[in-house]
Amino acid sequence: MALLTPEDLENLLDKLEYNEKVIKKVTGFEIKQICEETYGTFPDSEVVGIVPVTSGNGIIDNFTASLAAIVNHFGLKGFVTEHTDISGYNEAVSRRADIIMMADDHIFIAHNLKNGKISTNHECTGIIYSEIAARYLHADSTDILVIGLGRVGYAGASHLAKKGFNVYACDPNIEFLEKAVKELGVKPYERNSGKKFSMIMEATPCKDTISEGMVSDRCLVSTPGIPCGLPENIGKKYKVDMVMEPLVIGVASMLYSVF
Ligand SMILES: NC(=O)C1=CN([C@@H]2O[C@H](COP(=O)(O)OP(=O)(O)OC[C@H]3O[C@@H](n4cnc5c(N)ncnc54)[C@H](O)[C@@H]3O)[C@@H](O)[C@H]2O)C=CC1
Ligand SMILES: N[C@@H](CCCCNC(=O)[C@H]1CCC=N1)C(=O)O
Ligand SMILES: [Mg+2]
Repeated sequence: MALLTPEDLENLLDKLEYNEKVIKKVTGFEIKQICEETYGTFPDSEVVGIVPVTSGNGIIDNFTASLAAIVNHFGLKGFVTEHTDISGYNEAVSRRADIIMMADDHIFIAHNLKNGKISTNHECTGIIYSEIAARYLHADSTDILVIGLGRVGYAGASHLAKKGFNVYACDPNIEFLEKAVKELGVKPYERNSGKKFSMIMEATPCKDTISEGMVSDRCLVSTPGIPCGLPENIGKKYKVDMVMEPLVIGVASMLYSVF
């Protein structure tokens, strides 16, 4: 399980500001608009209770503080409970939280106690990053490549397939690839096929997963993957725009998915 590190969380809102500019440039939309249109929802001054969880690898420095900053950035009232785990959950409810956010090493959820909606970070991250890729203003077709079909990538491929995009995918895990072919109708991408893409969604925990043969001369790489899948030289050699951010965009997607 690829866990965030405290350094991933440094300068979070600076990274967000930079990526919001890129998103506006390459899609014409603000991230809030994309979230509103993707889920058909909008914020209504919900109170968000954020509960630190000590299980497994334990507390990640600045993780819950980052969530509070993100919630406030999107105009909601967020608080981190003083207590952790079950005591923290109890505290959040008694402090009238509408939405609870908390994460162990496996699942990071947002649960709206008022309407019962619940969402996970993996699914919401896959949806929002594939939606950003799909809105590329310079796309040369509806062909889109998804690299990595794990918890995030599969959700992204599923979202794109439902929207009618021509989804190609690659993953060394044959089972995941076969599942995506069978259930989503994606086409396996052969690396040496010579097929190039103007939209790529990368969701792997590996670096340099994007090779020269994949990118059209104008291309948007939309990647939640940590570390970065796009090699520096390729990003420079071709006009590649990239949206890559470690937490905030995925969390915004979680919030909108439960409003
Ligand atoms: N930026 C954000 O907001 C978030 C980022 N993440 C990051 O996204 C990445 C993916 O997360 P998960 O889907 O949970 O991981 P996962 O482990 O469930 O799936 C990763 C998939 O990538 C595949 N893969 C590995 N190397 C590959 C390659 N060279 N080409 C194609 N596929 C390859 C693996 O076989 C696996 O199926 C991780 O780095 C995680 O830290 C996860 C959640 C939020
Ligand atoms: N239990 C810890 C939080 C653990 C979060 C682990 N999950 C990740 O790192 C996921 C979330 C987005 C990307 N990876 C705490 O409460 O401080
Ligand atoms: Mg993100």
